[in-house]
Amino acid sequence: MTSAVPVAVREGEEPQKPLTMFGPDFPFPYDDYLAHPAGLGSVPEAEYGAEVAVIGGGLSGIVTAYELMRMGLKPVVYEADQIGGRLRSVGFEGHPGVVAEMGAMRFPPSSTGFFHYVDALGLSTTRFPNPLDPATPSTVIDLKGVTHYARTLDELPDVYREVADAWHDTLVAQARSDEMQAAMRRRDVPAIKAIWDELVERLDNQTFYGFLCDSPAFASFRRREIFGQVGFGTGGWDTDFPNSILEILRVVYTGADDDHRSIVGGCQQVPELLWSASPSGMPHWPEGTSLASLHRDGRPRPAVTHLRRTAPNNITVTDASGEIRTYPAAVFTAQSWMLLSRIECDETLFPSDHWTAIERTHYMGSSKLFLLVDRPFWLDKDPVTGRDTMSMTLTDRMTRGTYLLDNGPDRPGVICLSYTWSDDSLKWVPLSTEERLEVMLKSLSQIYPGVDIRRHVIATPVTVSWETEPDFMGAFKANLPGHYRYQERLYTHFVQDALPEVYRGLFLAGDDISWTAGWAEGAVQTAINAVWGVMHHFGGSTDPANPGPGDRFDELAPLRFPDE
Ligand SMILES: Cc1cc2nc3c(=O)[nH]c(=O)nc-3n(C[C@H](O)[C@H](O)[C@H](O)COP(=O)(O)OP(=O)(O)OC[C@H]3O[C@@H](n4cnc5c(N)ncnc54)[C@H](O)[C@@H]3O)c2cc1C
Repeated sequence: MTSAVPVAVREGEEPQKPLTMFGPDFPFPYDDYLAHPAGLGSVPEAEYGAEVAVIGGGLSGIVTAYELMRMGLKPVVYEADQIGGRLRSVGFEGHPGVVAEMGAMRFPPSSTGFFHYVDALGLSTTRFPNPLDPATPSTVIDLKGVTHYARTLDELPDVYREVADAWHDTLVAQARSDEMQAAMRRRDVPAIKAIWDELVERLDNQTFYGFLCDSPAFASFRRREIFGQVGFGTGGWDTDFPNSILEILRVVYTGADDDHRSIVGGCQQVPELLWSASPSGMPHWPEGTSLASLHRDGRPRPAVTHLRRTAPNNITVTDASGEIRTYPAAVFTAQSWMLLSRIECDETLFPSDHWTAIERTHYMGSSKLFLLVDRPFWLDKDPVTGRDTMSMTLTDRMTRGTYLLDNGPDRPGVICLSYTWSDDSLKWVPLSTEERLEVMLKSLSQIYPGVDIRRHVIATPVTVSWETEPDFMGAFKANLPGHYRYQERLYTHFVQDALPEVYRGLFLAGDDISWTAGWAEGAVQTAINAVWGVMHHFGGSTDPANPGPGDRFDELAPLRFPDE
C-alpha cells in the first residue's frame, strides 16, 4: 500500500489482474495495440515521405512523430521551448548526473502506454518515496501545529485510519469503486460502460468537495479537512476540491496515484531518446533514420506563430523564423490555450463547438522548488528519539508536500522542498527563488526545529510555476463540474469522418485533450489517437488483427450528452 488512503488492492485481498488506465471513458487497450506485432497500421505507398506537421515536442508530440515516422510518413516537429515539455529534468550547476523533475516525477505502473516506451528504451525505474510508501523511510504529518511521525498508517493516530476508511467507504457506496476496479482489471467493456455512464450522468455537475459532503462518512468537517490535507496516494488533494468529481474518480479507479516509480536519470530521457532512436524495418526510410536525422541540424523547427487552413484543404504553418510551410495534415499537441493566445489561428481550424471547449478548458497551476544537498542527511538518526532527522512531510503549512530523494549514501541528495497546486501554487508566484526558499525553510523549521537544512545545500535551488511559463500557461487541465461535454468533444475529435471536410486534417493530442490530464499516459493515449487519425486521413488502415482506436470507436465511444 502506498496510500495514506488505500484505494486499490487492500491487505488480505486476492491478487488480481493489474489495474491499468483502461477507460473508464474510452476503454481501448492502448497497451495491447502498441505491443502487437502487426504494428499500428500503414499508409498507401504513394503517401510515403508525405510531411505532417507535429506542433509541440513534449511527450505527446514526440510519440506522435515517432509513430508517424514508423509508418513511412515524414513528421516535421515544431517546438517552442525544448524537447520534453512538461517532462522536464533540470540539472544543478556544477553537479552533473543529478536532476530535479520540474514537471512529471512519478509514474504509476498502470500507465502501461507510457511504460511501453520506457521499457522499449531500456530505462530503469525505482520506487518513488510517496507518503507511507514501503520505500519511504518515514513520513511526518504536520497539521494545525501537531506533528506525527510514522512508517505505516497504523503508526498514526486513529483519526487517519478513520479518514482512510471514510474515503474507501464513500468510493464504494457512492461511486461503485469496487465494481469498477474489478471490471477494469477484467477489461470488461460492457460492465465498465454500464457503471461509468450511470456515474457520468449522476455526477457531471458535482464537485469533489460536494461529493464528500454528500457522504455520511464525511459528515464531520474535521474529517473532510484532514482528508483534504493528507489526501490519498501522493498527498493532499484539497486544491482539487472545486474540480469535477469525475476527474478524481478517474485517478482513483485507474490506480494513477498508487505505487509510483521514478525514472532513473530523469523522465525527460523518454522523449529525448525517442527523438534520436532509429527503429529498424521502417517502410520507406533507410536504416539509421531517426526523428533527429529527419530535421535540419537534428533539432525541431522553432515555435509556431500562425496556423491557417489553405486551399484545397491544407494546414499552413508559420514559425518563429518566418518560414511558412503547408501540410496535408497536422497534429497540435501543446496545451490547447496556446491556440487562443500565442498562436494566431484561423477560426476555420475547428468547428465553433470545439473552440468553445478549448476556451473553457480549466488548468491547475503548480509550483515546485528543489534543493541539492551534500548527502541524504535526513537519514541520520536523532540521538534522543531514534527517528530520522527529516521525513517525507505532508503539512498544512505553505510547503504542503516535501519529498526526499535519495541517490545513495555517497551522492548528493535532492529535496523537493515544496510541491503545490492551484491556490497553494499561486501564493509562490510573486516570490523570487530566494524568497520562496526563505519561506519554505521557515515553514519546515517549525516542524523540524534544530535541523539546519541550509547548511547542506550545495547548489543554487531550481524552481518553477507552470502557470507563468509562457509556452504552457498551466500545469495540467482539471475539468470543472459540467465540463464533460467539452472534454468529450476534444477527446473524440480524432475521428473526423462525421466532420465537414473543411474541418478535417488537423488533429489534437496532448494530456489536456485526454481523460487523464496530469498523467503522462494521457499524452501517450491521445498521441496514439492522433496517429490513427492521420493514418486514416491519408487513406491508410490497420491490420485486422490489431484494430486501432478509430476502428473500434463506435463500440467504445464515450457517452455523448445533448447540449440542451
Ligand atoms: C507539475 C507537474 C507535475 C506532473 N506530475 C506528473 C507525474 O508525476 N506523473 C505523470 O505521469 N504526469 C505528470 N505530469 C503530467 C505530464 O508532465 C504530462 O502529462 C506530459 O508531460 C504532457 O505531455 P504533452 O506532450 O501532452 O504536453 P507538453 O509536455 O506540455 O508538450 C507540449 C509542448 O508544446 C510546446 N509548445 C507550446 N507552444 C508551442 C508553439 N507555439 N509552437 C511549438 N511548440 C509549442 C511546449 O514547449 C511543449 O514542449 C505533471 C505535470 C506537471 C506540470
